[in-house]
Amino acid sequence: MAHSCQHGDSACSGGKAHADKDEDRLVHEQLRRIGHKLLVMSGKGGVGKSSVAAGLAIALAQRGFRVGLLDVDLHGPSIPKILGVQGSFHVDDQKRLVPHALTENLHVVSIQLLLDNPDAAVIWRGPVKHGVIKQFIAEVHWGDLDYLIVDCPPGTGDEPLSIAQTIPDVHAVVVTTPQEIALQDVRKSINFCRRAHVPILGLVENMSALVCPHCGKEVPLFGAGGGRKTAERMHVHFLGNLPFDLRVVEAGDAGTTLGLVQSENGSYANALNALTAEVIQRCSPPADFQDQEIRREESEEKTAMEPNVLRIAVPTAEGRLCNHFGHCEKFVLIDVRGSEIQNRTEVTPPPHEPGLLPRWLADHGVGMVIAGGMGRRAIGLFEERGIRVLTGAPTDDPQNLVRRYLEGTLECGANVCDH
Ligand SMILES: Nc1ncnc2c1ncn2[C@@H]1O[C@H](COP(=O)(O)OP(=O)(O)OP(=O)(O)O)[C@@H](O)[C@H]1O
Repeated sequence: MAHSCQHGDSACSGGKAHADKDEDRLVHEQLRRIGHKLLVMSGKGGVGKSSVAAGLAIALAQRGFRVGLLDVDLHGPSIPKILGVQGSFHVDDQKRLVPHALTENLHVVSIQLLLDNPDAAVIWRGPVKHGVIKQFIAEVHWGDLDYLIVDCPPGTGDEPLSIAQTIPDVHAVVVTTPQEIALQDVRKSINFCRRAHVPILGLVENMSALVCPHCGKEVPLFGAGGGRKTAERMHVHFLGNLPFDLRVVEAGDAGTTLGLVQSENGSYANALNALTAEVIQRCSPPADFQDQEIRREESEEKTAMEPNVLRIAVPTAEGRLCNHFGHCEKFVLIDVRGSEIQNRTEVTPPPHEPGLLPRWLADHGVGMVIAGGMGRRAIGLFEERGIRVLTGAPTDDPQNLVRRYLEGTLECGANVCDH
């Protein structure tokens, strides 16, 4: 997947900068062709994150969606094992990797398939990992996808951060088990998403209860209801739970998860179907990415946004970005689909009142704010609603700012107001 500078070789002094720009452009072009991007993460290892990512990908593909499954668990990739995928990749005429086609509409990429020796340990530092993850987006022939599911290693390290930075509109699916120790770590994942401005699609509780194969009675192996309670407490949507099923272990070990999900109609498959339906519903329209309580409160007032359209709000005074977010004259609302600006409107905010603007902008269907300065409390209120905030943007015409943001050339300084 080596990438070369189109402007020349090492003699080109700007070679690295050109190559970086080319790669950013490629990432951008690829991402425009992908509808929904989901980052499957967990606070703790072994809670079944990869199994959930694989199960979800299969179930979505089974419903006719075009799905990409990207395994960026660089140190412990398990997707190929779970799915029984072997061999190496082909390269197309544009030197892009062709993902492994597990089914006609489910395509898989994992670092494991690039290693000459499957038992080799990957020893990379953060910047190298970041580069590889970007290449997995830029230099893989993903084509048009409805969903890209990214399986990350457990925790809040380099990989989820790189995904958050590389895929601006990614949403997180956080997986946990009901044990207190897993729930403690999942709270860290939720806080990570809030800090990294990754909206959370919802929480999945895996291995909820063992369904006894003899009497059908549910045995709560790791406690009961902890995932739902944590979701409620952290104001995150609860997507559903999956039971503990020994066939998941067997299928994972044998590489037959595809067959298990496609053919079974027991309690695991039923729960996975319900989870998939919930994910689909939450992914469309995007304005639905709101915390449960807030959604309940505001459901009647909200502006319904078209699927795949992101509405970006910029506070302005005299037609340019205004550094005083809470005291701006107007908000310019710019609707973006992929990398195209589609519409621009202006709205006058209500008189300043602490905490009012995040809710008011949410009512207007806003999914992102580009601001100069903003207080920490307001940032927190936006994040609670799954609205991404970019601060430290320069004073400029709002449309220019959005265009530069879409091109990846918007440079932001410090938040000029962080009280
Ligand atoms: N619902 C389930 N019922 C029974 N076993 C499960 C279930 N989900 C996952 N498992 C099993 O638990 C083990 C860990 O699952 P998996 O590899 O998906 O977890 P992970 O969170 O991705 O782990 P890692 O820490 O390696 O990233 C596997 O043996 C898998 O088959």
